[in-house]
Amino acid sequence: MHRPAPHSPARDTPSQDADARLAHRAPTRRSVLLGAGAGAAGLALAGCQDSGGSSDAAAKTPQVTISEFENARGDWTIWQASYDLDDGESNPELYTEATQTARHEALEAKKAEGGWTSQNPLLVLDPYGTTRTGLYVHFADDSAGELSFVDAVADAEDFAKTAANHAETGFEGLVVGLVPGATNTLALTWRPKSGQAVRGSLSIRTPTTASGYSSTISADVKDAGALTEGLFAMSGISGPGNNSFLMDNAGIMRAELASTTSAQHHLVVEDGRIVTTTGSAQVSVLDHLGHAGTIIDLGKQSVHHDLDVVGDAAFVLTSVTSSGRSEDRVTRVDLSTGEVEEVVDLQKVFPEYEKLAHARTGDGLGDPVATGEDWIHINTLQIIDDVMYLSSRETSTAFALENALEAGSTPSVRWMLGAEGLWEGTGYEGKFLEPSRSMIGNAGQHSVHRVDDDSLPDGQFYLEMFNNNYWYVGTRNEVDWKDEGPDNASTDELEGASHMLRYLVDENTWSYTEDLAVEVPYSSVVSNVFRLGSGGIDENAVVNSGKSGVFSERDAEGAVLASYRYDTSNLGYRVYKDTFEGFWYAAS
Ligand SMILES: O=[N+]([O-])c1ccc(OS(=O)(=O)O)cc1
Repeated sequence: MHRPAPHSPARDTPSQDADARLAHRAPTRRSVLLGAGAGAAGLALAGCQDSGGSSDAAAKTPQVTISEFENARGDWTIWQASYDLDDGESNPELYTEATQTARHEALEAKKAEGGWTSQNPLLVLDPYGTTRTGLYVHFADDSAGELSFVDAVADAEDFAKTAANHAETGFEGLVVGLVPGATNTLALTWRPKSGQAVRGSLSIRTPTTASGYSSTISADVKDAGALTEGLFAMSGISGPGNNSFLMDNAGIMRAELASTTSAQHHLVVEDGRIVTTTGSAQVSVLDHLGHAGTIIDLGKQSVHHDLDVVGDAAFVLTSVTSSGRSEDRVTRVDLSTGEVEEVVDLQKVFPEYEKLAHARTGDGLGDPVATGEDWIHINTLQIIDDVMYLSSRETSTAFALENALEAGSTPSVRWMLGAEGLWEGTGYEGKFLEPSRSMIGNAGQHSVHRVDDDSLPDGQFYLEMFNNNYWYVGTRNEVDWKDEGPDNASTDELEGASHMLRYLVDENTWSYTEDLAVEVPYSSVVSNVFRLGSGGIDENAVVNSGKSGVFSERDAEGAVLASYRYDTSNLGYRVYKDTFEGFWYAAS
């Protein structure tokens, strides 16, 4: 998808604008506010199961101070939110109702001081502590209008965008573009529908990344014009902790999304919000300002790998450690009420297979939460038309489940696809779709997604995935599985070839054929293929080969448009991309 370059105010300097430019520095003010509990604007919800979170830190009401951010010069003051801590006290947990509410109320109080105009805007660096360098901008104006910005750092192309405006008149929004750990020259231009443009410029020395990760990855851009607009979201990079890194098309970080005790599994950007996991038993909803207004504790259900959002429910892949099994459940999280209910336990769907499995005795392939009997290892979840699609790495099999969306209903298998031989003697063999004779086959696959296409007849759709092409089963007796994988799959963790792989599934004939196979850098585990835009097969795709530490944006057929190499001590889990249009950036 090729979109025109966003409008750059730096190149647009009509002389009358200069008259309106005002070099203004607001006097230093401090506003201190106590965070309130329930009933404040931030809606935080506790799950109905026992909490695994630490209640001690949440018990004390955090105090948030908005004070002047010293490392900025220029036309306006930048403010920052910080905690008032006693000696020896550490920062409160970020993703709690108390912390987010305290931050929210501190910001609201600052806003309520008033007098914020286009010539004296309120600018607060990362008010909710979730984006690292997102700059909150608010001012009143009689007119609606557009706020465009250009961020310049040494040795990088200017980053020019129009910020999404969430106010009817004047402006409210988050300017996401400042590079962590760099001196940023930020030029802001307000163009009201009626009235003169107002410009201001600031030099901002931003904090370094919270994780210590570099704000630049190596980029080899072959065709910049063919790349989609937006930011890549790198999640689960081994080494620097659990935060996600939002990188532009040149490989430069524009925000660092905070997580806590586990990596963010799929950033679902939809309907004016980001829905993601922010801790090992936690799902949060962030708004366009970075405010985590909904934080839901999943109790004994610990999260892993993926989630999907349907209406106001998130469906999350989970494990219950006390069961002795892992990565075999799906939990439904009601984002409005906070209700948390397990909807699928695959042991109950496939008891005859689970009986054959044992805890892995050898290499756990690095997944830190796949403890106990990791007999099925689900790594992707997608729901379309009330059917739940799951990818099992351990069995190199994908499933479609029905009746899987409500607690209390009994999930049933619509079909299965993949390593049928592994399921020999379990009674589920009859559920397998028939493969066509010649194809690569999938082994240890990830990111299995159904992709619909209007040109296909009823009952047909594509199933697209990252085919790791690594054949390994650590939870069965070797004799049962050794020869059941695809002929060409690698059995080596370091050497092999992976694929961007697509099948055409025909539910009329209960069969499937290979539709696309593009060789990509090898990754024995993790990794993903993610279609951009509408998600159709005619769109660009992001392909992440996590063990190779490389991702790319590719055209519809899989040709590389740009590739990015990143540092990691072991692997990079997933890479997504979103335009963030209507959220952080205006629609182009
Ligand atoms: O090492 N890890 O962090 C890791 C390894 C495997 C893994 O599971 S997989 O299905 O994504 O390969 C998840 C995390």
